[in-house]
Amino acid sequence: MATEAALQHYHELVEVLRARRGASPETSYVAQLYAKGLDAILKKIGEEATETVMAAKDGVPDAVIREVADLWFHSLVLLVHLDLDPDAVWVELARRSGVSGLTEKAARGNSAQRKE
Ligand SMILES: N=c1c2ncn([C@@H]3O[C@H](COP(=O)(O)OP(=O)(O)OP(=O)(O)O)[C@@H](O)[C@H]3O)c2ncn1[C@@H]1O[C@H](COP(=O)(O)O)[C@@H](O)[C@H]1O
Repeated sequence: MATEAALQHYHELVEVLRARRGASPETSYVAQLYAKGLDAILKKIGEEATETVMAAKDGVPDAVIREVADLWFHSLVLLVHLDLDPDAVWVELARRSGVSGLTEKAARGNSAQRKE
């Protein structure tokens, strides 16, 4: 797997998504989404999530990869639209590294109880 090439593409894509904030909706799909606004971006994410579920249920590996790529792409569009740094997602995942989801969930329950 060309991990370095993929990482470089990721950084370039984020730069393109940022640059598209000043682009014309007539020439750019991403600029069109920004112009339509938050609800349109969220609708696309909902659609891509549903298409991911359907592809997985159909059991077609290539289709699952394509749909997850669409889902990740539109999630990046959302983050840039909200002026959030997509790298923060990697930081958040790294922060969770080595912490079992079960442990984290149990801690969440405790903090919810403390709030009550
Ligand atoms: N990676 C992507 C990418 N992945 C998916 N898509 C688009 O996301 C849409 C996915 O929607 P669907 O699968 O639902 O297809 P659709 O039914 O045709 O879409 P809608 O009519 O519902 O909008 C399609 O229009 C895809 O072309 C992408 N569009 C752009 N990029 C990247 O973003 C860059 C900037 O794109 P532009 O702003 O269009 O130049 C490009 O150079 C690419 O690197």
